[in-house]
Amino acid sequence: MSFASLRTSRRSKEARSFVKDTTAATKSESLSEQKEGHSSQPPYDVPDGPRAVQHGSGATRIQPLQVRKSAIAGRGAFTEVAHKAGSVVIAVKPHVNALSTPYLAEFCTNCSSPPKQSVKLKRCTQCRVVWYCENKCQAADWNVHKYECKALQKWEESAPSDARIPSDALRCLGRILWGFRIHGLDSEWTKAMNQLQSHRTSLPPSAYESYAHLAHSLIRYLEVESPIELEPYGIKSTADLVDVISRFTTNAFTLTSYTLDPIGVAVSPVAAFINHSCDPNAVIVFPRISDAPHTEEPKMNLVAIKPIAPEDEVTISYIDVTLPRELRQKELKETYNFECKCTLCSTQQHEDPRTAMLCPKRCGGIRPAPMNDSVSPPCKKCKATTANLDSELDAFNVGQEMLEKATTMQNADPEKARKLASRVIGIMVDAGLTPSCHPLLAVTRLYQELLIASLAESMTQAALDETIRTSARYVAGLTAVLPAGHPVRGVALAELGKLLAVDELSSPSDMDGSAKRFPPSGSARLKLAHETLVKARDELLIGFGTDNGGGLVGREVREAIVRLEKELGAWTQGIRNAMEDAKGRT
Ligand SMILES: C[S@@+](CC[C@H](N)C(=O)[O-])C[C@H]1O[C@@H](n2cnc3c(N)ncnc32)[C@H](O)[C@@H]1O
Repeated sequence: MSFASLRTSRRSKEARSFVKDTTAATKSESLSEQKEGHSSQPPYDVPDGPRAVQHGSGATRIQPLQVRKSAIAGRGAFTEVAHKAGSVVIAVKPHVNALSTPYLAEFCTNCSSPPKQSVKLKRCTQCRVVWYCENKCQAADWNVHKYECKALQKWEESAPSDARIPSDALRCLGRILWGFRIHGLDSEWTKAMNQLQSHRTSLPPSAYESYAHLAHSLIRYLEVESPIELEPYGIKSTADLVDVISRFTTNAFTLTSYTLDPIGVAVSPVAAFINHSCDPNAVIVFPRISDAPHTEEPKMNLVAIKPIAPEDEVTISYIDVTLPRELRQKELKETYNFECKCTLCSTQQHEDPRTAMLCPKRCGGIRPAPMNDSVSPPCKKCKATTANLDSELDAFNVGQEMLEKATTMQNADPEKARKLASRVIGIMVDAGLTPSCHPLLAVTRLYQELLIASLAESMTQAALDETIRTSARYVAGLTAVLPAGHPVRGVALAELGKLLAVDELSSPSDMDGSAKRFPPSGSARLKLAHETLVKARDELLIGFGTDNGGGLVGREVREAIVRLEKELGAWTQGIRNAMEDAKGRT
């Protein structure tokens, strides 16, 4: 989501910032840095005994993760030392990464960064598919792209017009297999990839079709004509091929932009040992600290979002944990082949804000969502039960249906998707769903994205205010389901703060009783923007790493805070001057 085209600049006068930059002093001293693939020791061959993951030439200050048997499942990653919330546990460059097709022309294929201001990405003149931000990135990527380049050209010759470019999964798998050839089948790089978990022997029948499709496409992409041609890639049988695909699907991470937009896939054998929890103690982010050399990016950071004690297992979430238990379980089963037994999944559902509704009498209490057409739990405060069970159940069904419909049509017809989202939000709010309740939270997120995109094209005061209200509802929902410092919360707060800081189009009307309306106007709006951005920065410093200064998004927020403080100072001074003028006249 980009704010580049929103009018965030305001006239400002010189003033001192109250915000301390924590970045400069600490960054070089304490950021954990690892490079993968240059270790002199075999790192991954110990499923049973404790062993440190030692991956880096630059690992001097690293407190390595230990890989050992986990009580959660198989192997897991454990820290040897305590970590505070906001501490970067490890920072690694993935072995492979690939951009999703819509982002190929927007981000550099090597470092996954957007072009720096006023510099355009340069396209590979041979395949005309991948783009680079600078010659260094193109040179760094050439050892694998030289194979990929030919494969992409061949693929295009025979591909149907709507699939001229292979999917990100296929391009990532291609890069893994070329990596095996480049590094050698006995290399640390290849061994590390081959030690990742495969679900080949326990694949559910529902996965057969997608695996078969991926396997056929991969063989076509690699231009392989007989099984013997797969041997240089270490594939001697169909089972080996299924293993490669399963290792990829089980261990791939979403590659995200610095504001958490999903832009591709990445595989890191270090991060792949981290087990899942729906209530994790850490997150994976790509903070994109702007002064890091581009060839070091994309740098995957494992950041503690809660205190982690020595010997504790580090957990992350593989999925969107704002979803209710049933949907989380379904997704984990389908994609990762397991049933989650984390604390959140074992908690009683009626305590869960993801399924919470307001009291039917609006007494201020809440109640769990109806479970089916005969069970409707009472309000926890006044014990009232609903008289409109059918319409409440309809609101959930329509909400879910419309979420899927609006998601599908968001690119082809964003205006229609926006109207649909707005209508269904109204239905769910009227039925009493709380902002954190699914699917209201998910539709609110989509609606916010669509509104922001439309603001970039044409901005009216009404549209801006509607976007702010939607953003505030989204933040309220997230606050109920995610812990403080979760990067998704931090980014959502930053978006709200930036929206509040956009210049109002109509003149402020503080005098007309508008103090009660939301969003407020004039100086109250600026103060709220400031408060929100300060909160955002505190959360981003945790979610993207304190030593990273909250990542690029944290730094942008800090700059926005400085601008606002100047403006608030100017505003206060203006009022003071006006009062003194008035005093002078009397
Ligand atoms: C990325 S791997 C994690 C490392 C893995 N445990 C190993 O031994 O290599 C993902 C796989 O680990 C297992 N796993 C991860 N988290 C789990 C959990 N909370 N409950 C059960 N199995 C889990 C599942 O088999 C999943 O497909």
